[in-house]
Amino acid sequence: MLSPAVEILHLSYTYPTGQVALRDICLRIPVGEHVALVGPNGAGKSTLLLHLNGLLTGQGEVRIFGVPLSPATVRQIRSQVGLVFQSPDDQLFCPTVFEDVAYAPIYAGLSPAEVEARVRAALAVVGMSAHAERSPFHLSLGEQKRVALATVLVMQPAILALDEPTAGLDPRGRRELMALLRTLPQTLLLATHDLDLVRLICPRTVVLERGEIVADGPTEHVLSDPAFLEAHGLA
Ligand SMILES: Nc1ncnc2c1ncn2[C@@H]1O[C@H](COP(=O)(O)OP(=O)(O)OP(=O)(O)O)[C@@H](O)[C@H]1O
Repeated sequence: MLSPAVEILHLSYTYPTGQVALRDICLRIPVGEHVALVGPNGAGKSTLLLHLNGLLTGQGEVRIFGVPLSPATVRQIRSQVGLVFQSPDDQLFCPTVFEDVAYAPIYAGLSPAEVEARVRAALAVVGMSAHAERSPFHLSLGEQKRVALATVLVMQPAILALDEPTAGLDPRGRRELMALLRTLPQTLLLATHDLDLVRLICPRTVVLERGEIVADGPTEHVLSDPAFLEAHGLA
């Protein structure tokens, strides 16, 4: 049987401050599925995403394509799971867009020709080809978010974990990014407060609250009950 892209088994995490962020999370995401992770502020969405490629390590197990995440496998798993942070400032730091997108493939030791080809392809996917020589810090937030996505797509990850991809965008930027995300073929776990985005691209929705999964099912069901949405801070 094909291993799921992501399997999380009884994962719990407490920050060093003592703040409990995840409690006994179990989640299975088959290959190719687009899953939304929703819930009120502080529910644990970002914390959960940070566990997918070992940036945080809690109690329990995370398996990527059946391989348990461990110090021995974390490097391989980071090449399979592309994590895009909420703030592009956490992802962009080079003088030009091209250099930011080229950073990971250069670091991975790819040939200059391969780096060039991959960067051009990733910038084309996110519609930023014309901006390769610009400073990322002179771009709009929407453009920065596209470049941040390109810095991850360039490594051709099979799984994408996106934290609040549409937060802070104006209506046009949001619409354009939604259209782009809709075309991505990867397995997708999307943490967001944007329920229109969820309805558009995620057939399945997981609701987190205070570190626990309180609902997991077809988006049309999970998001259809106004009383449930209100009770969980989603309305
Ligand atoms: N670095 C940290 N140190 C201590 N506690 C933290 C840290 N980061 C997050 N937390 C706490 O862990 C819990 C989960 O936070 P997390 O950022 O994962 O929630 P979230 O669902 O992503 O929230 P939001 O919708 O506001 O982005 C919260 O109680 C938060 O205050």
